[in-house]
Amino acid sequence: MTPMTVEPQRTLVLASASPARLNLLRQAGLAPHVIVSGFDEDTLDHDEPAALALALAEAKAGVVAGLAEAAGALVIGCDSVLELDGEALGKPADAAEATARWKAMRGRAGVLRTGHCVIDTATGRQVSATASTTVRFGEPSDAEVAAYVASGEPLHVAGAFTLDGLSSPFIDGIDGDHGNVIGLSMPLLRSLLGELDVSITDLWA
Ligand SMILES: Nc1nc2c(ncn2[C@H]2C[C@H](O)[C@@H](COP(=O)(O)OP(=O)(O)OP(=O)(O)O)O2)c(=O)[nH]1
Repeated sequence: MTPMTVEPQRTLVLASASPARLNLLRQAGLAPHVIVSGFDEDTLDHDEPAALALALAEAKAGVVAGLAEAAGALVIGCDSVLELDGEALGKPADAAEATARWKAMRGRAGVLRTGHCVIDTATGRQVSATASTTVRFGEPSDAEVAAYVASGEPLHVAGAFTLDGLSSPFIDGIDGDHGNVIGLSMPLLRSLLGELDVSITDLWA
C-alpha cells in the first residue's frame, strides 16, 4: 500500500545556513525552504549566553520574515552558543582558539544554549524561547585535540564540537535534548508552533 502523500498546510522557512538544522527538520518530516538571514552576529551582545542566543535567533528570523519571499510563511530562526564559565562561546575564530577551547573544556561540563524564534508572517505573531542541554566533555589527549582541530570541523560549529560528528568520541554524555545541541530542539519547536496555534503534524510534507 503506497503511503498517503500529505501536503503541508503552511509553508515553512528556515532562516539558517546550518545543514544540521535543515537535516533535523527533514528527518522530522518537514520540508522547509532555506533563506539565510545574513545577519551580522557581531552586532549583538548580551551578558547572559541564553539571552544572546535568543536575541540572535529573533534577529535572524526577523530579517527573513521581512522579505517578500517569506510572505505568508512560518519562519524559524535559531542560534546556538556554548556556555562555559559564564561565557557565550560560538564558533572559534581559528585553530588556535579551537585548541585552547578544547583544553579548557575537556573533563568539564558546559551548557549548549540554542535560541529559537518562530514568526507567523500571516498574522505577525512571534514566539521565542531558549533550550538548554548540559554537555559533559570527555578528556581527549593533546594529540586527539590536535587531530580534531586539524580536521577543520570545530571551526564551523558553535562550541567547537559536534555531538554527531568527529568529536562524538570526546562527548561523555548530555542531559537534555540532543537536537538542541545539534542546532534545533524539535520538542521546543513543537511547543512554539503550538503557541501559534499550529500543529507540527500539519507541517509534515
Ligand atoms: N552537526 C552538528 N552541528 C552542530 C553541532 N553543534 C553546533 N553545530 C552547528 C549548528 C550550526 O550550524 C552552528 C551554530 O552556529 P549558529 O547558530 O551561528 O548557526 P550558523 O552560523 O551555522 O547558521 P545561521 O547563523 O543560523 O545561518 O554549529 C553539533 O553537535 N552537530
